Amino acid sequence: MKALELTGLRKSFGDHSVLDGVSLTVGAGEIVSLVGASGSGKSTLLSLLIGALRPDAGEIRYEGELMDSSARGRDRPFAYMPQRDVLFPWRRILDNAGIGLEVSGLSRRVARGRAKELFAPFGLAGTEQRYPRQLSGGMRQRVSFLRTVVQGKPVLLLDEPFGALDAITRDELQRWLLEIWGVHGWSILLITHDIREAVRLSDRVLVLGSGPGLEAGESCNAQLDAQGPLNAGQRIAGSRTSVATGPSRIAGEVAIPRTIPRGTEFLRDPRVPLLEADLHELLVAAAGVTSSSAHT
Ligand SMILES: Nc1ncnc2c1ncn2[C@@H]1O[C@H](COP(=O)(O)OP(=O)(O)OP(=O)(O)O)[C@@H](O)[C@H]1O
Repeated sequence: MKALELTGLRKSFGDHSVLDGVSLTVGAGEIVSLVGASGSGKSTLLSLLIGALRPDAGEIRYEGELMDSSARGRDRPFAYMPQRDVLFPWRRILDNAGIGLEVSGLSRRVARGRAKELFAPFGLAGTEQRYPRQLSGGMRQRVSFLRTVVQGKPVLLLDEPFGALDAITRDELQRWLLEIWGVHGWSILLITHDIREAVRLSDRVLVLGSGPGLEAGESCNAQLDAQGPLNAGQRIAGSRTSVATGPSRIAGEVAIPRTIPRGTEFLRDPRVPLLEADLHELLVAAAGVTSSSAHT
């Protein structure tokens, strides 16, 4: 079952074509990351999904149902977490956490009650009456995440949720995200600039860029032996992208074997650096930069 299905999305700003035929899917309960060079259109794609922008062409479907392009974001089954922590400094943490529910029409009391239920499982118990400035960056991101998921939407759109955090906090939050995702099972489309984060968190990583694109459903390493280390010859068979500049679409895909441990042992798995190298090559090619180390 496809939770999210985008087909042939196009978007231009004036005569600047940014997205040209972006097609992708996110399966139910799947985490799919989207990587791409700065300016390749990742945030634009999320804006189309949440209804902040209208596509020039293409379709957005949830569980097969076509999203009306005039529907407002709050009427769609997608919850969006922006790049920056946008907590209101004058609101207490509990009120910040419930604000999405208030905007959707619930009273502040009901919104607070719903949000409060998630404070303990999200490791935020005791912070309810504090102000954002009294929390660490990692804790504020947890609050932003709580505010996103408390809306009860089945698909989460996360725009570089951990980009501004130091490496140790990011590592902690990645593990935390995987734990709570294991409980809740959201379908997630995650934008990140961090290749390691993409490999660690995702079932599949998609590369947005101006390469020629893959056939629908084709995966660079779909033939990987999920148990064993990667065979260099297999790694990116069929994944070479020609170098091109211009509007973006999905220029490559790397499937991440679920047998890779996601916890503290993640970095010790010999497949991880190989997957990162594959992704790096795809990213470089899709960005229109020649990669001297590309496989033949
Ligand atoms: N509202 C807008 N009006 C005109 N141009 C825009 C608008 N929004 C985005 N763009 C342009 O679209 C292109 C893609 O921008 P976008 O922010 O989607 O890229 P991105 O991949 O998210 O970049 P980054 O990784 O740096 O956040 C850029 O050239 C940007 O200048």
